[in-house]
Amino acid sequence: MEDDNLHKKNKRVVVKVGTSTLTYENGNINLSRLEKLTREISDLTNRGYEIILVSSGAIGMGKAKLKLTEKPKTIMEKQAVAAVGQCELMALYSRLFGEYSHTVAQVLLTRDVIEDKHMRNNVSNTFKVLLSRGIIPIVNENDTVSIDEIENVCRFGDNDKLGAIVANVTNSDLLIILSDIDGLYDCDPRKNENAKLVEVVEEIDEKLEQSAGGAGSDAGTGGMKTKIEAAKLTMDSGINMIIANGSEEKSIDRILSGEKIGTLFIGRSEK
Ligand SMILES: Nc1ncnc2c1ncn2[C@@H]1O[C@H](COP(=O)(O)OP(=O)(O)O)[C@@H](O)[C@H]1O
Ligand SMILES: N[C@@H](CCC(=O)OP(=O)(O)O)C(=O)O
Repeated sequence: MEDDNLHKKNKRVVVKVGTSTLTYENGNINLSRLEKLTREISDLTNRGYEIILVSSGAIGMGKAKLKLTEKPKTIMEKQAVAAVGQCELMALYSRLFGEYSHTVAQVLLTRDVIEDKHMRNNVSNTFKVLLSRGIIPIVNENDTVSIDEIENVCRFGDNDKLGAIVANVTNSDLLIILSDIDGLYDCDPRKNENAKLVEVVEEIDEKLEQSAGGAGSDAGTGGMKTKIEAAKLTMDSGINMIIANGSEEKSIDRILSGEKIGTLFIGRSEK
C-alpha cells in the first residue's frame, strides 16, 4: 500500500527530464521552463536534497543549433547532432545553475555500466564525490559510443531506462520522470479522450504494459513503453518512481513535499 510518509524518506532523488519538456513543439528551446527547472533544483539542493538530473535534449538542442527543420533520421546523423547539442545543453545548464551559485558536472553513460562490476564501481564513486561536494550531476547517454546498443536490441536514445539505472547505481530513494503528460493513463490519452490517470502502480502486469504506447510527439522518444521499462527496474531495486508533468509548476518540490501528483510506482520493499 502507498505509504503517506513516503516522501519523508526521499533524500537522494534522480530527476529525468525529456525533450518534450525542454523544447517547444516547434523544436525551439523552452527557456522559461529550463529556468524554472534549474531554479527549483537549485533550491532543493540548498534545502539539503541530493538531486541528480538525467536530461535528454542533446538531439533537440543540436537540431535547433544546426537549424534543422526535421529530426535527424539515421543513427549516424542522430549521433552527430547529439554531439553538437550536448555542448549547447551543458553550456545552458552551467549558466542557469551558475546563476544560483551551483556547479554542475557532465556525466555521459552507456547502459552497460550496471553489467560490468568495475564500470559500475567507477560510476558510483564519481557520483559519490560529486554529491558529497554539492555538485549537481547532469547525466545523458553517451550517444557517440553507444553503437553496440544501437545495433543490438536497444533502440537509440532511451533516457527513461538510463534514469532508472542511475537511480540504481547511486542508491537513490526516488526517480521522478518529468514528461509532457500528467502520468500513466489506462490508455494513450492522445488516442482516447476517456483515458483515466493511474495514480498508484504496485505491480506491472500484461494489461498495464499493453496500455503503454509510444511517443506522443516528434520530440519524444519511447513514450510510456520506456517509462514502464524504467519502472520495472526501479521497482525491482526497491526504489519508488513517479511520472509527473514537467509543464506543471514546481512538480518536484510538490512531490517531495508529499503531494500526490502523477503516477507512483512503488518499489518492492526488499531492497
Ligand atoms: N498509457 C499512456 N499514458 C500516458 N501517455 C501515453 C500512454 N501511451 C502513450 N503515451 C504517450 O507518451 C507520451 C510521453 O512520452 P514521450 O513522448 O517519449 O515524452 P518524453 O520526452 O517526456 O519522454 C505522451 O505524450 C503520450 O502521448
Ligand atoms: N540522448 C538523447 C536522449 C533521447 C531520449 O531518450 O529522449 P526523451 O524521450 O526525450 O527522453 C538526447 O539527449 O537527445
